[in-house]
Amino acid sequence: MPPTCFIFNPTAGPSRRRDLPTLVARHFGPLAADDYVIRPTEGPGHAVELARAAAAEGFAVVAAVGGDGTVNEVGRGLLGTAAALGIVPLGSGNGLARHLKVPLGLAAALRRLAQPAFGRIDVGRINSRPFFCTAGLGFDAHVAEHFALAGTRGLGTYLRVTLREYRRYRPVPVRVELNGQVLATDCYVLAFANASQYGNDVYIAPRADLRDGLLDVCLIDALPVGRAFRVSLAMALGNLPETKAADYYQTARARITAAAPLGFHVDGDYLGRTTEFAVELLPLALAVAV
Ligand SMILES: Nc1ncnc2c1ncn2[C@@H]1O[C@H](COP(=O)(O)OP(=O)(O)OP(=O)(O)O)[C@@H](O)[C@H]1O
Repeated sequence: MPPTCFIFNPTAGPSRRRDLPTLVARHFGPLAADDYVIRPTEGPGHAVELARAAAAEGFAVVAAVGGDGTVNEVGRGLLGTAAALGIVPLGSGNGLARHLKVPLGLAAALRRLAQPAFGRIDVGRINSRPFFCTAGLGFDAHVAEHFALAGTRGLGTYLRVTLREYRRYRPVPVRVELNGQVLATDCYVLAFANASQYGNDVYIAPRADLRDGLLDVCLIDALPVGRAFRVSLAMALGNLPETKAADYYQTARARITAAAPLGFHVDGDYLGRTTEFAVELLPLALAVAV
C-alpha cells in the first residue's frame, strides 16, 4: 500500500466523526503498519497547508477525510505536486466521491485506499480558485451563503434555507462569453461542472466527465414555481439535460460579466460577490488515488 497521509476535518458531515483516528487505525492499521499518519484540521483552510506539507514529505497519497470542502482544500494543496488525492467520504454531500464511485462506507473506503487505482482528473478554476466538482454563480451560491450563516447544518436546514431564499432571490442579467459566442441572458443559475453532481446524487450535469478536458455548463435563466419543480425532480433523476428547463454548453473557458455583484461558490463553499468571472479548465491537472 502507498504511504498515505489522512487529513481529516472533524467538523465535516452529519455525524462529526471525532473518533476517526481510532476508526482509521482499526480499518487501516493492520494493513498499513508504519505507512500512514492522521492529521486533523484546526480550521478552514488548514487542510491546504497540511496537504502541501504531506506532499513535500513524500506521501504518495494524501487522503481528504470529509466532504467536498475538505476535498477542495486537500486538492488545492496537492496541485503541482507528485502526490495523489484520496477520498474518505465523511461529508454531507460527497459529490466528488460519488462521481468517482468511492465507496461511501468507511471500512470499504479505507480498504479501497489501501490498494488504490492511480489516475488523473481535470481541474476547474474560477477567478483563480481551483475547483474539482462544481463552481457556480447565482441561486446556488446564494443558498451556500445563507446555509453557512444558518448556524446549524444538515439536510433539514438546507431545505429550509433553499425554500426561504427561493422566495427572495431575483436573477441578475449577465453577459457570458464561451466558445466564441456571446449570450446575453438572466442568470438564475450558471453552473460549471467538472463532476456531474452537487452531492447526495443531485445531478446538475449528469454527462460531465472528469477527464474530457471540458466543463459542462448549465444555464437556468429563470425559475418560476413550475420549472423549479421540474428542475428539482430532473436533478434527482439525473435527466436535467433531457428537459427543456436548462441550457447546456461545454467549454474549456468562459468569461462572465454581471450587471450587479453576483455571488459565486466553489465546491459548495460561498466565496463572495463580484461582477467579473474568468473560468477555465486545466486538463488532467490533479493525480487521484481512488
Ligand atoms: N477543524 C475545523 N473546524 C471548523 N471548520 C473546518 C475545520 N476543518 C475544515 N473546516 C471547514 O469545514 C467546511 C466543511 O467541510 P466539508 O465540506 O468537508 O464538509 P460538509 O460540508 O459536511 O460536506 P459536503 O461539502 O460534502 O456537503 C470546509 O469548508 C472547511 O474549510
